[in-house]
Amino acid sequence: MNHILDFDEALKLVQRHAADLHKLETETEPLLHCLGRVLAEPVTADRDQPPFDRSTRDGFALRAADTGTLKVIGQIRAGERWSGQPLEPGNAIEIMTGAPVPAGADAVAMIEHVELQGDSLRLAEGRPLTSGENIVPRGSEARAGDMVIARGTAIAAAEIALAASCGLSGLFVYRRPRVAIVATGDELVELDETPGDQQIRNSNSYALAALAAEAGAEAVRLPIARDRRDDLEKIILKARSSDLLLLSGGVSMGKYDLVEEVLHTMNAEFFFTGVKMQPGKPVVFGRLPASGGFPAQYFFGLPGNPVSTQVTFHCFVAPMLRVMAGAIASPPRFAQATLAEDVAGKPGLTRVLPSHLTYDRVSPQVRIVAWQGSGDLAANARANCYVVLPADKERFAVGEVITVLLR
Ligand SMILES: Nc1nc2c(c(=O)[nH]1)N[C@H]1C(S)=C(S)[C@@H](COP(=O)(O)OP(=O)(O)OC[C@H]3O[C@@H](n4cnc5c(N)ncnc54)[C@H](O)[C@@H]3O)O[C@H]1N2
Ligand code: MOO
Repeated sequence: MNHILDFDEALKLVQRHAADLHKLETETEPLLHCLGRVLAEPVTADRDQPPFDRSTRDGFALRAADTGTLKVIGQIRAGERWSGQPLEPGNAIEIMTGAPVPAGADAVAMIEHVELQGDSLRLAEGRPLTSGENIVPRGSEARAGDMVIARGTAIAAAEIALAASCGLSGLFVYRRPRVAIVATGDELVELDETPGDQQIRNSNSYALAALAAEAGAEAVRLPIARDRRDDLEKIILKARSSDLLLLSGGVSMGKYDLVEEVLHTMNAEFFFTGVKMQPGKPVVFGRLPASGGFPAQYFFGLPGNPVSTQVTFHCFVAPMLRVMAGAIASPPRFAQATLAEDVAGKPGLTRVLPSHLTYDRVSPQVRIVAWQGSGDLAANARANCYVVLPADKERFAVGEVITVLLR
């Protein structure tokens, strides 16, 4: 039962399993409650967008071929429509941004580019207009009936805006996957308890609940499982009604690291029992078989060290959860930045280190945050991303372009 994968193999394997998942049930939610949810039915345009040839400037609708002096014969504001005859050569109509361009006109001259005296309009010389200038043609953004948002799209502000423009006050979304969270360890106490000197607060359940929410899931925090086979099994059974099981701790080499053993006695299948990465090496991924009326259930045994817990969540659990939530393939988000200092790699292990990215427009720089290892929650909170150092090199030099995992 020892199956250790390379970092990239493990990423791919999780995504392959995610691709085979059945979609969850759907529900309708009010538009603004859909932020972070995943669309279960495509959104289509209810009418042409724009619904008319739209002026993009305040100015004068006219014929692009006209030159010299034109006569202004009227005005159209946004929300109005020209009710007169189609525009004749030599004439112009004052028009506001967002108003429908009248028939006969094929360009809009910006107000700054003309001289107006009474109803006489002089076009600036040396500034010829082209047909279509400052006009967005009807239906050029979308035709009535066109799909504008695909099923499986995670809904953010851009999608809310587009759905609103199609007149939708609610959307069909997938239900959120339920994620059971089980922290394991005899040293752990809950937040409302006063820890003894040697005890540790159960922060991982909160970290995982927050990360699950960010990934579009609903967290069910179960009681701490103590480092005993019977207690672990009892709490794992309580988690069976959830869509995914997350355990933290108890996956390493210690005498009381019983998670794998207990899952094994429950006939679990293991897809990997470790990944060549640091932190996060002992991470476990598998599936419990259907039993007791419950369908098969995927699980992750995440290392208990709090930074390892979070790093492995970002790499493996979040992509799985986003797909469970209905999203099309949703791998971790990697980007590139320039290393601001030398960094040591660990040949044979992909390092995923808490780091700070400047998000500078021209040259984003990234620096590893000083830390005391994978228990250092304070360092992790000073970070805003993780640098990903490939497993094949001992040293990475300042100025090198390096991959970062966004969070
Ligand atoms: N001989 C070896 N020892 C260790 C190895 C190894 O390969 N050989 N691997 C190390 C690595 S890497 C990690 S990571 C840890 C992972 O161990 P476990 O997953 O078994 O986690 P625990 O031993 O239960 O706890 C580790 C650490 O994290 C703290 N912890 C655990 N749960 C929570 C929680 N819910 N909230 C906050 N903090 C938690 C726990 O107190 C420990 O300090 O093993 C290494 N050892
Ligand atoms: O996952 Mo462990 O953090 O490498 O200590």
